[in-house]
Amino acid sequence: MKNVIEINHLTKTYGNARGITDISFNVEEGEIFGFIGPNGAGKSTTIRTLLSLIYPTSGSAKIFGKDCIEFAPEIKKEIGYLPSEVFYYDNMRVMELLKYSASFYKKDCTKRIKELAEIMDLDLTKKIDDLSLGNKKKVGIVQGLLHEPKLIILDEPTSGLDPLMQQRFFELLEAEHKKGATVLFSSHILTEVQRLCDRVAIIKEGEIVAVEKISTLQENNYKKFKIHTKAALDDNYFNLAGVSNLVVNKDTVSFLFRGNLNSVMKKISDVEIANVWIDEPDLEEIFMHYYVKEA
Ligand SMILES: Nc1ncnc2c1ncn2[C@@H]1O[C@H](COP(=O)(O)OP(=O)(O)OP(=O)(O)O)[C@@H](O)[C@H]1O
Repeated sequence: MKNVIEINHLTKTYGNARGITDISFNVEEGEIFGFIGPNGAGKSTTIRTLLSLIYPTSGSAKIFGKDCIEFAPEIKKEIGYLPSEVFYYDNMRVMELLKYSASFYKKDCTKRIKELAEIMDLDLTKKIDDLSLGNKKKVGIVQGLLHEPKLIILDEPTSGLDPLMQQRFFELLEAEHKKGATVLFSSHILTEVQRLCDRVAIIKEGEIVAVEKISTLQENNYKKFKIHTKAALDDNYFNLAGVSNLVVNKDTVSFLFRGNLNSVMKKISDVEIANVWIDEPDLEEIFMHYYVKEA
């Protein structure tokens, strides 16, 4: 598989403040790739570096095999970008603004602008000034997709959209993906990542903590245990290798487990059990495990 994005040891500091530290991951051609992490983790910093809107302190990145800073103008013609916050000259009308954006590319995008506006239910004749936040976001979406880019980079694309529009937007992305586009998409909303993406990179405090297939995260790795014992247990009784999110409340213990199930089953069989539940965790619980700050 060809890599559309290759990020190599990218670091960005803002003065003394951390931005991102030694970030590396690849996005393959034709993937929908999720970039997930809590607020302030460094998603926007990574994306803005890829687009050469800011420069890295060290490390590098390639898009379509070319250095993203050296070849920025050339690369950008093939990228559709939706920033997390959109700002516009308020006096323009929507169509004027979109035509202006389209003039950057060497093709006529008028037909596509109209199609996209129809799908996203956007009135092209309105003044930007008169649009709600959600409608401004739609302008950003149309602006990002009007030139049918090979690579679509979206920073928190759904914030401000109502559920119906989020749904339309996801369908639109899936259609672009079917036509061959590669998508990198940042979010802190786990369910949308779960639904759309093939793989995810999880970022926490400026560092990548995992790059995994969604299917791997969901299927085989973790089991969720809840155990009700007849007598209260020592808090550390289930503190084994492979256990995370351990919560002990007198005679009730819950945790996530990844590893050889026999080791947990042996520990369980050594105490008097009142009840036991073993479930598949949802993605949120798996991600929470990555999110938890180290002491
Ligand atoms: N211009 C800046 N000057 C100083 N620090 C900054 C600047 N931009 C970002 N940071 C810091 O870099 C870190 C990463 O921020 P970034 O915006 O990339 O996170 P994010 O994952 O996109 O979060 P969010 O979802 O809140 O946008 C944060 O600690 C932030 O405070």
